[in-house]
Amino acid sequence: MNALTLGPEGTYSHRATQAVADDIDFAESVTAIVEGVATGEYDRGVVPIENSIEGSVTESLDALADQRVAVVREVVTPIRHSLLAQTETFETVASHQQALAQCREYLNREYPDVVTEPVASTARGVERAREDSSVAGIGHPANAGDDLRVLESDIQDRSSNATRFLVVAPESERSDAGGKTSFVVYPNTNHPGLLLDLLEPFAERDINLSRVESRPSGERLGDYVFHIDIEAGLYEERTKGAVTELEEIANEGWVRVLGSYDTEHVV
Ligand SMILES: O=C(O)C(=O)C[C@]1(C(=O)O)C=C[C@@H](O)C=C1
Repeated sequence: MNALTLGPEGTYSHRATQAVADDIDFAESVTAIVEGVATGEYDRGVVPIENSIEGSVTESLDALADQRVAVVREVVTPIRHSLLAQTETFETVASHQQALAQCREYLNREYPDVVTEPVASTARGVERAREDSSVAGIGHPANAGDDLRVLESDIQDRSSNATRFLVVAPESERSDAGGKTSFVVYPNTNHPGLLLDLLEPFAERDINLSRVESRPSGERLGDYVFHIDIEAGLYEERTKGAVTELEEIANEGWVRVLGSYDTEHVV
């Protein structure tokens, strides 16, 4: 099985993907990863979806709403960042926007004068540090190799820092089995109580929601696509009933059922 994830080698996405496939290729953006699976080029794609400190990875949410794929597994992994550089004197810290944000308090406290440089991934930031002694990278300490020093470990602002990744597969592999299910809903209408209406089918059947997120639809200001995750599988009668009701409520738009899946914790 081949899989596509965020590169270059050494990203947290790469580490999560090792739990899923042996044959791993890299892309520069999560949109390209989801596209690689939707077009049939790859069997699996692994994208970060949510972090415990910084929240949603919005590019991943949008790619899931725009492309036709299934979600077949989620991988949750602790994120423990290190500061990697050639020397202790650097002017710039390069890393993924999410990683910079997860270490915001640390950077403000310890390096108030350095410039932060968002790059495509943590491993890309570490590459920048390898090429340029005035740059430090934030990433997994295993990326240090022989030419970079780990200046400090565990620099994330909370020790409980963790990221949730979704494993995407071709739409034909959508499964009804699993303890969680994800939906993307575009109601294409707006009235008082709309969100309440969308959530009631779950509440009435005693189905717990694990996440609700709204993203702009891009159609017009104030118009949203909703990402809903529930703690129930599509194989359950109560879930089937809730989906039918959801589809009725959103009948001017669409409901995309991404599938049911289980969670794996990877360290
Ligand atoms: O840059 C990486 O190493 C990634 O895999 C991306 C990513 C993210 O987008 O959230 C993954 C985990 C961490 O939260 C930081 C960055």
